[in-house]
Amino acid sequence: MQTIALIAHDAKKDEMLDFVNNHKDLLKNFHLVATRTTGTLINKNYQLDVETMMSGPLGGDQQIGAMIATEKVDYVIFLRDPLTSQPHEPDINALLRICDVHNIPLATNRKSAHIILKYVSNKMD
Ligand SMILES: O=C(CO)COP(=O)(O)O
Repeated sequence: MQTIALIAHDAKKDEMLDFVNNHKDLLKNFHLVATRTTGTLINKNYQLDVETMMSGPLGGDQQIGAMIATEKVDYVIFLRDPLTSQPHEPDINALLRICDVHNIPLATNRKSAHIILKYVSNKMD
């Protein structure tokens, strides 16, 4: 089973929940992993079994980065907030970088996330 990482900054959490709601039938077919707050919110709102890491500022981005480095993540959807500075900016940059190192498709906004899931669903037909 392939793995999708789902991560959202606070200003994007509602958008992530809405996105997951719109794609939950497809997402059910994947192992889902998320940073703590994002994953907890998804688990609370929908019948999805998201594995949660630490919260982003406490090292969750790095944990997901390590999963990418060890080829345990296939796609990353990271709805990041481009308008607010984050205390863990170096971790965020490292996560984005490691996706490029390992050629992992990465969506940082809702439209590109939608395109990734469209691609994934076509591959499953
Ligand atoms: O900060 C984050 C990503 O950089 C997200 O972490 P949370 O899902 O715990 O809010």
